Amino acid sequence: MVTTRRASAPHPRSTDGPRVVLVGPPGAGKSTVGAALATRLGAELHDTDAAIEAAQGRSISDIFVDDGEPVFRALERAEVARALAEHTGVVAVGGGAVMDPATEAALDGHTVVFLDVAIADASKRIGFDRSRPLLSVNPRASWVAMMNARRATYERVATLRVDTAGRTPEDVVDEIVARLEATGGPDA
Ligand SMILES: Nc1ncnc2c1ncn2[C@@H]1O[C@H](COP(=O)(O)OP(=O)(O)O)[C@@H](O)[C@H]1O
Ligand SMILES: O=C(O)C1=C[C@@H](OP(=O)(O)O)[C@@H](O)[C@H](O)C1
Ligand SMILES: [Mg+2]
Repeated sequence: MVTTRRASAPHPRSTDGPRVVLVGPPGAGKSTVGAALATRLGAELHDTDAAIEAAQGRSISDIFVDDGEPVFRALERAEVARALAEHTGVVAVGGGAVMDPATEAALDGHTVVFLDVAIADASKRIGFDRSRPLLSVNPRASWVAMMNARRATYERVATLRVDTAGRTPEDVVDEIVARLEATGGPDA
């Protein structure tokens, strides 16, 4: 039995926060499902990794190489906080963002969907190229260790968990929309 927290009720649908936040490990489909979900909701996707890359003018991978992970995490913390405060559509965050205590606290009260996936599907999807620096060495074992360390946090911050294994992004969007509507969301 997976325990996910409830969104504060009534969820503060507002003009100053996202309708849905997507969390989960690399390869869960946050960026891809996020784009399809935003289209379905008539909203915009804000992908925090893409925003960091645009603001920095360099790739996530280059930020890790040039400055190291702590600098990336500080940029990520600030970018997620900004997105939660300012963005009104769908927000997809990087897989490690929720491990920051300030970010976990900032997610409280938001509608947060944990896109779940196991290594079999994740490895097929992302192919473990160099775009994800934390997975550049021994990628499958690193992904499994990362997921083991993070799963409890994903479950704790989420108001909804959706299993994406063997399902297309559109199928995943269908389930998210149906389940959020059943629980009075997504802040419609
Ligand atoms: N449900 C899915 N089924 C098959 N492929 C998927 C699915 N979701 C995402 N993908 C593919 O997997 C890759 C990683 O997806 P992405 O959205 O970048 O994941 P994340 O942002 O969670 O790391 C992309 O090539 C994407 O097209
Ligand atoms: O899991 C992680 O720590 C990371 C996941 C990546 O995003 P995706 O989850 O979108 O791949 C990106 O933020 C960075 O490479 C670190
Ligand atoms: Mg992504």
